[in-house]
Amino acid sequence: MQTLLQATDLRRTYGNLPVLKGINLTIQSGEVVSVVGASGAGKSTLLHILGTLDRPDSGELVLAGESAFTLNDRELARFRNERIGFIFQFHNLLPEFTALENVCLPGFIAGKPEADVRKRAAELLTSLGLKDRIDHFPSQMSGGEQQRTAVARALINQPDIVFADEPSGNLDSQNAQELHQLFFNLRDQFGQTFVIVTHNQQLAELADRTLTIRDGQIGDTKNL
Ligand SMILES: Nc1ncnc2c1ncn2[C@@H]1O[C@H](COP(=O)(O)OP(=O)(O)OP(=O)(O)O)[C@@H](O)[C@H]1O
Repeated sequence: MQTLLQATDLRRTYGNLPVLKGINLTIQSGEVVSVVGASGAGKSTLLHILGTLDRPDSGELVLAGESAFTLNDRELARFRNERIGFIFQFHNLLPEFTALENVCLPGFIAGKPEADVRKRAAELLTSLGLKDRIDHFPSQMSGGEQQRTAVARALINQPDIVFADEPSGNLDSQNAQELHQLFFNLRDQFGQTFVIVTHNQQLAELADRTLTIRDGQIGDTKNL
């Protein structure tokens, strides 16, 4: 397996609250890794830093061969758009755009040819069982359908890694189970790498590895 992400001594303090106190971790290509820990332990903080949405106070992140935090904000935004996908608890789809348009947006931002982006978006939505929802607006879709649309959006630029923050937190158990299965199918079919913050015990147990944040550091790592 190939190392896709290496984080070294990441530290982050909010005011005088130290949240991350020296995080070291490595993610291999094709892994599904879950991140767990008590409420307030710093899971979202870590995910945002690993996803380059936020910068640490100190520490290094090498992702897909790039030392991310040496990039300026503009370079980092471009890197993020092209190499990283995100799925959040609340899907964050734009209400005034259809499913297809929402999925296309990161592709358009990356400056890819419109016809290619539209074609890939339609293929992705179809493969995620949303062929009949392509022209629907988010308000016309169920929670599970909206979240699968968010998965398609995360995948449109063929990212090296997808970060998901409580992706099934807002779904009923049936939809949650289907979403979790989808992650593993994407990993098995395309080698897609996922890092998933979750309170869902079942998802944490299904993952290849579970990283536990405790006292600002990574505790146990469960290898299955
Ligand atoms: N922007 C911010 N400003 C100040 N404090 C913050 C900020 N973001 C997070 N915190 C604090 O940092 C700590 C870690 O927050 P974080 O959201 O990373 O935890 P979490 O493990 O994801 O929690 P949960 O499981 O409840 O979502 C918390 O004490 C939180 O109040």
